[in-house]
Amino acid sequence: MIVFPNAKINIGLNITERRPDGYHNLETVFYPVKVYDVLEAIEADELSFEASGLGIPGDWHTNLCVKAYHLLKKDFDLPPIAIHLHKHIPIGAGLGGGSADAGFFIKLMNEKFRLNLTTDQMIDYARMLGADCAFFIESKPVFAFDKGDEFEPINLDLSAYKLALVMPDVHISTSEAYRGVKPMQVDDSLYEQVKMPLNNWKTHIRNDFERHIFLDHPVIRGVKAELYEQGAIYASMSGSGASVFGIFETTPDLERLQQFGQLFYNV
Ligand SMILES: C[C@](O)(CO)[C@H](O)COP(=O)(O)OP(=O)(O)OC[C@H]1O[C@@H](n2ccc(N)nc2=O)[C@H](O)[C@@H]1O
Ligand SMILES: Nc1ncnc2c1ncn2[C@@H]1O[C@H](COP(=O)(O)OP(=O)(O)OP(=O)(O)O)[C@@H](O)[C@H]1O
Repeated sequence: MIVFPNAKINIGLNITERRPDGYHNLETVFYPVKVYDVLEAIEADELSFEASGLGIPGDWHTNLCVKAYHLLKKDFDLPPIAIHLHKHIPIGAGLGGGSADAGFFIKLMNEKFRLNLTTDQMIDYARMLGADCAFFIESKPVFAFDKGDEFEPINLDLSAYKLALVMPDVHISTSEAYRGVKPMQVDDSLYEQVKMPLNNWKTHIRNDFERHIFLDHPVIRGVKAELYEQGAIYASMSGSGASVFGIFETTPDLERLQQFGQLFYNV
């Protein structure tokens, strides 16, 4: 069976407090985008993992798909499988690529081996693998809070706009990004802010990682500035970076944007 895990962007990201478990409480809006990996699992004589496409750092035993397999195997009598992952979603991008693979892997296992898991049960398994993973079980626009793994559905449809996503040649580790952040409570919840007309987002909706990541990597600030220069209604770094997206009403200069990194357009 083959599935196509998609990436996400974060529209707004307020990091409100450090938790006793070392994680942070936050609020964000997750929005799915049309950038995909390809993930296949077939029954085999022994468990194996093979990857193609972009290089994935780390040993295959630490891959989130393999971790998800072992997690489910604790509770279900799963046969050995051969996993193949074709990696296309940039890594260290704030696009949740690894988390998407984990979430989609759980859905794949549920369907292939008829585990009869409900959506909520799959979300519970996913959040054991990483904060972002839970979103990918449904992969629909949501307001997320707590560790980023509790959700409130929202009505947000950006399909009338053009989305440009630029990945500069910088890769950011998520835990390192969190270490540089000073949590701060918010006066106005993102849940309300995101209901405002898009023209107001620029002055109200922020990503708390930007301040220190832009200081360490001015090139990322440059990408955001260029997206606004090209007429974006709203532009922001996604998650902990390094990718930056712009929402447009008219087509930006794509050739120029490509000079800033890998470009995904109309995603
Ligand atoms: C930056 C975001 O992508 C925004 O959506 C997520 O918050 C990151 O989620 P993720 O990559 O799934 O994160 P995990 O794999 O669970 O955790 C990686 C590291 O990020 C930090 N982390 C993550 C989520 C969170 N709410 N607080 C944190 O402090 C922790 O140091 C943790 O060790
Ligand atoms: N299937 C996978 N795909 C990519 N990375 C994986 C995967 N499984 C484990 N990893 C590990 O996760 C790390 C980063 O993953 P990912 O691409 O999700 O980060 P990111 O782009 O910062 O996303 P985010 O912070 O939004 O979750 C990689 O360095 C790699 O070691």
